[in-house]
Amino acid sequence: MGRGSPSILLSADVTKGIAAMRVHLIFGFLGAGKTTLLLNLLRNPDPNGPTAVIVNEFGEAGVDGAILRGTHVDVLEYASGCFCCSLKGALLDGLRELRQGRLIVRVFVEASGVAQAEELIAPLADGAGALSFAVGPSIAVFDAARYDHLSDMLGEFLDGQIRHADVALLNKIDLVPADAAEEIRRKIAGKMSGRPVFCAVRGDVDAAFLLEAAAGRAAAGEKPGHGVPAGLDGVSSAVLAAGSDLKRRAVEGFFRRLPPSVWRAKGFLTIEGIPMLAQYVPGQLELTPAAAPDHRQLILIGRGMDQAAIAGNFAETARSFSRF
Ligand SMILES: Nc1nc2c(ncn2[C@@H]2O[C@H](COP(=O)(O)OP(=O)(O)OP(=O)(O)O)[C@@H](O)[C@H]2O)c(=O)[nH]1
Repeated sequence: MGRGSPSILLSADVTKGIAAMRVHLIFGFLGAGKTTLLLNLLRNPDPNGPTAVIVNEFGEAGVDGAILRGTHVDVLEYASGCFCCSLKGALLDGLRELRQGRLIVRVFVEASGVAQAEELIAPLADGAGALSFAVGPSIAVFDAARYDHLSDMLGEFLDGQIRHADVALLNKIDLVPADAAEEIRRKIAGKMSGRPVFCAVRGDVDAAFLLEAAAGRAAAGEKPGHGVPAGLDGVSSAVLAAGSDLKRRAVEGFFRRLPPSVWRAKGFLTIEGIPMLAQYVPGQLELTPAAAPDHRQLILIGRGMDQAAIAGNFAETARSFSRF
């Protein structure tokens, strides 16, 4: 995963007569802030040439793709599965497609929030030679407000992300006191073997700084440990159709009442006549006006979700609008 690679691409290298393409994986658990970071990394065009994004969503319908399409880059979106299991092979297909198109110099791959880092890195490393691209630095994003809880709940899954990252980003530090953020940063740094850990609010870090710092460590030959991949068995997704106009208070109540089995929800809703992007991570709900695709739906991801009960609550939320 780029650990033996010389450095980040700062000018258009030429390999076998073709400009080199560099692939950065962005991984992190559901809702950690991967898309938010990506939007920040894409804020300024890369002077070396065109950038593209490949985004993978575990849920049945892509929300991140719709968000990222507002940027200046090509976006390939794969939903309904994970590059590390049911969509194995799709990642290399996507990279092949980009390689055959215009001369893309950089690709950010946003993994699904339940992807196992090691399962992504191995096929990428295998495909790099044949498709003439370089891998890394890769970035792992962590949610400061949920790090301890997720570390207890997911254990090795999170540690695997730390081991396989060239750089870690402790995001959402605005949601915790400064000393708590520093303590978590130290915990992650303790597992990073000298690779850098940055803190951020809404992924707001300088792209060149982030990637160059990581490339420096990668070039220094840091090696990740090898761990046993931890499964996220039983994770499932569900879609709730949300065609009708909804009352904001009812929507907020619906999210407040979601059980702990729901780990993530997002989608486009119409709330009091306004198209909105709904983003839910346990303990955090954001409803923001957004240019929305035609379909209004909410994607839920979790483990052991009682889909009938949740759908019933959502139907009640929809009905409540007509009563006001
Ligand atoms: N308060 C706060 N919220 C944040 C921060 N970064 C992201 N968010 C919010 O957290 C939610 C999830 O962010 P995303 O960037 O969509 O997370 P993700 O990792 O791409 O999510 P998945 O693709 O579903 O795994 C959104 O509502 C973001 O606006 C942050 O630093 N602080």
